[in-house]
Amino acid sequence: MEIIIKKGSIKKLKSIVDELSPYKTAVITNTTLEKLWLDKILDQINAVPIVIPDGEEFKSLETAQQIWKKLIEISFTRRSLIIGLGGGVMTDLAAFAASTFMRGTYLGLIPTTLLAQVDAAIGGKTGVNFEGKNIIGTFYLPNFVLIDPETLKTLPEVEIVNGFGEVVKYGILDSRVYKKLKSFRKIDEELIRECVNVKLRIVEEDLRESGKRRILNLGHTAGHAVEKASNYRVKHGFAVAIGLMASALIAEKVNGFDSGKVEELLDKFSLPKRHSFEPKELLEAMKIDKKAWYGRLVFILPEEIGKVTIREVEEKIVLAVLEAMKNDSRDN
Ligand SMILES: NC(=O)c1ccc[n+]([C@@H]2O[C@H](COP(=O)([O-])OP(=O)(O)OC[C@H]3O[C@@H](n4cnc5c(N)ncnc54)[C@H](O)[C@@H]3O)[C@@H](O)[C@H]2O)c1
Ligand SMILES: O=C(O)C(=O)C[C@@H](O)[C@H](O)[C@H](O)COP(=O)(O)O
Ligand SMILES: [Zn+2]
Repeated sequence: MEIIIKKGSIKKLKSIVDELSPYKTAVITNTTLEKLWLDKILDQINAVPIVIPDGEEFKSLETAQQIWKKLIEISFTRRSLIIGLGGGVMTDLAAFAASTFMRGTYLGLIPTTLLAQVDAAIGGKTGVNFEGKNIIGTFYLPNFVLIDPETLKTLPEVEIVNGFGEVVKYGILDSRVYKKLKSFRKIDEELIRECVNVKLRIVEEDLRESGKRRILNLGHTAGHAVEKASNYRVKHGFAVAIGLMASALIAEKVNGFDSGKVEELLDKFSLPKRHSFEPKELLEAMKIDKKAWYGRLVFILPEEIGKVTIREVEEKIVLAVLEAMKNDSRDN
């Protein structure tokens, strides 16, 4: 798997594709990226665009089915290439389609949000939502990931902030990233590379999430519940931020962690720390989370910056924290 992180690298796509020499190429993207970045690809290579409406609600089995149908229509084979162009929704969906169609086609990802560049396009998790977040999915590594920070120039500010939800997660998992965030000035290749490297080191050890990889789910126990309860109106990175606050507060009760360290980073990057949902509803959503063990609640908890543990947490502790984090305003 080749990962390129370089300004302007989108212009080098042709040489990467030529090397792979696919029978056919399809670009899976959405209506927003179609207007902004698709031409940069079609100018270089011969490819069939498959354009999906924009939104997390289209990360679904129904959309995957439409993609599979289209691939049959254009006589796609296992030796053909799917390129996923867009944010995490497109990279998760394109990778899912590639991994399942004829048991696997070539796959290349061009992530265009901060969140997808530091996280979603890295590490081979693919998926669609079904009853809960990413309930149907596979592990499937792409042939290449092309990260061009230039693509972030068209990204709305709110999506940059959203991406920092996962960047702050890396800051809690890794003290080097934490230090970088404390003195943060601007997004550059180095910040993206640091985050990607943290993830790669973990995924290389445990691709299929049988152990260590579970720590990448820091903030996601409550985060996924918030996404589901909001019917996916709360963006993934914002939901993770709320989940990071929940983990930090639970950790404070369980192991004495200083939750102020997480709060400080969330504030610095204008990320949310509160939610507006019924704590009991969130609790129920958490019970079908992939980490839940026979309905019991499992959290990744920080012990200190750079060190986390995975543990079951009593329902009453989780409820107390979710109650304390409940917002009275309507901004969630
Ligand atoms: N597979 C993984 O390991 C992994 C990791 C983290 C998150 N995810 C998934 O990623 C998804 C969230 O990804 P996201 O935050 O990128 O959301 P997204 O894909 O919905 O993108 C956010 C918005 O930005 C737009 N956009 C994308 N690139 C743009 C650009 N360059 N210029 C202008 N607009 C642009 C999109 O069209 C969309 O409206 C969730 O479904 C989450 O579950 C997966
Ligand atoms: O790559 C991983 O492993 C992660 O957990 C990264 C998360 O940021 C990402 O949201 C992932 O999709 C969550 O996976 P899930 O299997 O818990 O849905
Ligand atoms: Zn995530």
